[in-house]
Amino acid sequence: MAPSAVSPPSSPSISSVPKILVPEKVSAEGLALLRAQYEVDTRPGLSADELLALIPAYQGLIVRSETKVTAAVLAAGVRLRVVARAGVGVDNIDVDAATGLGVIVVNSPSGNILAAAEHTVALLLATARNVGRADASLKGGKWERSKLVGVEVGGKTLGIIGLGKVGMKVARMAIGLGMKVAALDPYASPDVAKQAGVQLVGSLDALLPVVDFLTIHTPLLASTLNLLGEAEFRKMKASARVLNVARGGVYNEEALLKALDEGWIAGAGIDVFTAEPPLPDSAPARLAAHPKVVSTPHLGASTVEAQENVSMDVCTQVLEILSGGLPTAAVNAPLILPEEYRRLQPFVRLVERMGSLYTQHFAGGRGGMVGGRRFELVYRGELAGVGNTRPLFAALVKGLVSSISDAGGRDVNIVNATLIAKERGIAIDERHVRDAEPTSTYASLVTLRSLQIDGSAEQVIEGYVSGKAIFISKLDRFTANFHPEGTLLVLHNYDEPGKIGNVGMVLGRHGINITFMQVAGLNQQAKEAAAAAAASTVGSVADGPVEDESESRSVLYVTKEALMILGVDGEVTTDVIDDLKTSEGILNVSVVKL
Ligand SMILES: NC(=O)C1=CN([C@@H]2O[C@H](COP(=O)(O)OP(=O)(O)OC[C@H]3O[C@@H](n4cnc5c(N)ncnc54)[C@H](O)[C@@H]3O)[C@@H](O)[C@H]2O)C=CC1
Ligand SMILES: O=C(O)C(=O)COP(=O)(O)O
Repeated sequence: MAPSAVSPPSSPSISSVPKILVPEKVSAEGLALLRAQYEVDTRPGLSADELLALIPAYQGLIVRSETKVTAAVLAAGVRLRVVARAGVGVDNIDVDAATGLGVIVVNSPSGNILAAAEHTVALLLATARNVGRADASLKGGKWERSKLVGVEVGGKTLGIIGLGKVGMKVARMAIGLGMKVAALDPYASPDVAKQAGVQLVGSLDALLPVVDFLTIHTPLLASTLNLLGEAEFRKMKASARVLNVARGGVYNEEALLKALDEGWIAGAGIDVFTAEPPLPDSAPARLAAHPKVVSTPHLGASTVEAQENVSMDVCTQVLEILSGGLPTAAVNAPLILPEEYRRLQPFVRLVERMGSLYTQHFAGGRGGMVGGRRFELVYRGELAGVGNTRPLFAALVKGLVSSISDAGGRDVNIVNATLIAKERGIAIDERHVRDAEPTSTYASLVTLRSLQIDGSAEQVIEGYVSGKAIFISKLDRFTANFHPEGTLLVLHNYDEPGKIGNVGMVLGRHGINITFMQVAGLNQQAKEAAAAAAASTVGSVADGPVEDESESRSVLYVTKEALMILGVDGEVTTDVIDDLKTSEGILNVSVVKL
């Protein structure tokens, strides 16, 4: 399609139904799941420029190996929440850039591994028996039996580099063909290898001279790029054949061409290339055309079954993510089981609101007061037994930074929370306290403390969950019990008669409706501390009016402080706040939008 046929970047068509772009051939089974709820646009053959132009309108992107999901594509995808790879390898996706932007990358870790393993065996036998050349020769009208004598694989040694999911399947199939298998994989389990009858070796030097066939099944990483070059091919038997159904570039293509041309090795079966399709006359093109090479155009995963599997795998995850759930195979997010996540959901909401309350109430919405701070999140009761609290960590970061105007416009989630916290200098320690406090009546209690350099608590917010409802039970020194929801006015005041009426009048004058109201008194500890402080200054403690005006004021201030927490409807302008601040007995006012 010509670039002019797509919308320009500035005016992508935006609809209210979330949209998913599929620029490659992905099986219809999975896409049908998505079509029930979302607009799915299949646009095979989209150019890089067209992708850049279209991506701003999409929440989801589903690709295979052809689409390059670059940092530029991700940055342009302002609505993107998920990039799904309908397959295994994610080397065509800039996963780091996605992580930074909070975009979840998912894949199908095992949907096509049988297909890839079987294709490897197909190439193994095809290279051993010259199947490709024989087919072409016969189709060309020739009958070349003596030129096309092959070798057997039974009894021979197959070397496998990368004994992961595909590598292990290939190993089992090769053993089934009567081959001996030696493998190199620094991360493979020796026990699993032994049980499968695979001999693990410690280095390429130990592997290369002994193998008759070599196959690689590692991902393409900086550490596996050009893993085999001239020096390595020279160490192999002249009769050896090499296979690649992993990624182009693990064998250096120029070196492989030289090894074939100069007879250092006997042949190759290659499914993947550094450029797909190869440019004319390039190394991958010469490799594909080489008479000693059986080549296929990246067909490892191209079976009907594998394509249905990977499509179902990734589409299910896209559905889950776009409806607020978690994926089962995220490449850039921690693994959290769905039931675990559901259990944490109310706490996720609670902790996010606590973070937001902190920033708006204590830090006055000023990012500078949140950045560079240390926080402690303490989980008590049942929550203390939850192993994976990553969603709570992310919720706190999100809450702390979301009301700050310079939050960078990024959605904070479990994918990028650590990065964003690090960028802002926010340190969060999580503590699990297994014994609920003796006085606690809650099944689980969460405490957020902002810490001084010496580790002492500066401000405290405490909350709990009852059923699915969330409550704040402590705001600094005050005992409260309110839903952290909607627009709240938090007024620090002297707890004297008439305050509520005054506040009600000010808000009424400004046409602001009060939806609920609560007076949060000093907690017992604070009362005792205040009383002790007051006693040491004025020598007496008073709860009610005191005779001496000057002394009574300071006593009242410390023993009769309270927070008035109001839920309000209507816009709280600076005029309203100024009016409230100048009301008698009001010490401070903060507006919190949750
Ligand atoms: N041609 C095709 O159509 C297909 C290609 N693939 C490719 O196959 C690759 C492997 O897939 P899986 O087996 O599912 O992945 P996997 O993650 O299960 O296994 C990869 C293995 O490579 C090992 N490894 C990593 N670096 C290594 C190194 N330097 N030396 C030795 N071993 C190393 C790892 O420890 C791991 O065991 C994928 O990354 C993908 O690129 C996968 C499916 C289809
Ligand atoms: O899953 C993989 O890693 C593959 O290489 C398969 O690629 P494909 O989806 O067939 O473009």
